[in-house]
Amino acid sequence: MSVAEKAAQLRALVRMISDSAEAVIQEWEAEGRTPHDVTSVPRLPSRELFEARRLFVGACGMGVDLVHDPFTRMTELATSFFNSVSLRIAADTRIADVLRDADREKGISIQEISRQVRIAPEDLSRVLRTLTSLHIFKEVKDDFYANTDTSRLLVDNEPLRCWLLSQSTEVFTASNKLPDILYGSLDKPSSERKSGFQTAYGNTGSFWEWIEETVVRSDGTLGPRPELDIWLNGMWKFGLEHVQAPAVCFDFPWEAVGSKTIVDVGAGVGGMSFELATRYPKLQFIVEDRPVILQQAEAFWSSSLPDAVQNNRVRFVPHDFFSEQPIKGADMYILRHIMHDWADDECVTILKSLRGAMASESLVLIADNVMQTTAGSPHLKAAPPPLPANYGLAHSFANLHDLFMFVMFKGGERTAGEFVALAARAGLKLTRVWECRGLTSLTELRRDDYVA
Ligand SMILES: C[S@@+](CC[C@H](N)C(=O)[O-])C[C@H]1O[C@@H](n2cnc3c(N)ncnc32)[C@H](O)[C@@H]1O
Repeated sequence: MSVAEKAAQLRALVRMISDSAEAVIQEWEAEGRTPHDVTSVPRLPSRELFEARRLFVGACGMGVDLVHDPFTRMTELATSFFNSVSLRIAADTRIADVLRDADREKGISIQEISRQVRIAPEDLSRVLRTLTSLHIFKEVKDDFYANTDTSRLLVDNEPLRCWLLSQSTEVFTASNKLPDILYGSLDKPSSERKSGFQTAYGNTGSFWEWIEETVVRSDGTLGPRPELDIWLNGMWKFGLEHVQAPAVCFDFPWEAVGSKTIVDVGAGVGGMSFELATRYPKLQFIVEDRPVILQQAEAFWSSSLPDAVQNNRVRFVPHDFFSEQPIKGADMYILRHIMHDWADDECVTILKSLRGAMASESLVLIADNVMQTTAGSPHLKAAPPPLPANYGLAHSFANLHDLFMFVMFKGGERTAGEFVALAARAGLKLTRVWECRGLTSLTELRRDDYVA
């Protein structure tokens, strides 16, 4: 790029940062006037805030690439695993809780933090200073630390703590095997390839089989792996609820679905149906999963939404989604966080079984991340120039989550184009992607002979 081109790009990015920052401030002020009711719905950004945030983050990321010394930037990236491991140590030793009552201006001394977390002060300050440069904790004066707004989120927040730990322990270890599982994979059929988790832990079964194993615990008793609690707490109480999927219940015209029947395939215990049932009282549900999960599902619904069970608004049908779909001609079949668990061939089998059951007007909604690339897709909104179509840095979590699914489960997230190809193999077609405010969107599929 010429100097003139670089200057034009930088000026455009700075304008974008300035405009989007003003939009963010307006949204903060609007939120201040109508504070969020934490008891009602999950905190979702307004459409305006969601868009302004991703413009701001994308423009900052691209600006850093443009302005920063490129050798330093690449070296920072190559060593950024230290950021991850520092955050893990902070979460593990509950440093945010130690700082809970610290005065914002005075902080707490490194000696006092060290005494509470049992790490030598000179070593601990290395970790803390790594995080303070990332605005997680603040060194208010030499060797005195306090929480920032970001680190304060960890105070007394066991689900968030577990979420961070799950990402930075087993997933971190598995990620280190990414080169091993990729190199040579061209010459191996996918059925013979191992996951990063299996390679790292010398395991042939799935991650979920491993984590549910009974082991001898540190106190000599037999019991579930201690990691199980961390995963259940982090994944179910924080990850799904806050990070991945709340928007899918809001960014689709569910009201218009009226009193139709939704078949939730591989629903889990509460699943998406439960969230929809509590918000849209006319919808009817058929909850499908493996028998062992359905027992838990029935117990959960009976205690959490007993009317729905008593009135048959929800029914429970044991079903293996690789076999023939027993509910024929339903209005809608939903698959939340199912497809990203499986490789293409298995996904095609799941979709074919739905295709066999669908009526001409039925639709399938896949609730999963829809990956956007820097080149863009006709199915997804593109960022304005000079940002890449996927908003660059603002898309980073989607890419990291794709790699997470890949190294842990041999699954992965898909682009809209990849969903088009999967659908075609199953006799379906992609009719629309409902872009939602968050990592998970809704991909709508219809029979390939459907005419609008
Ligand atoms: C990641 S969870 C998603 C659960 C739910 N859809 C949600 O969004 O909360 C995957 C679900 O697929 C179910 N599952 C796995 N294999 C299955 C199979 N062969 N047939 C039906 N369900 C299956 C699991 O029991 C689990 O509930």
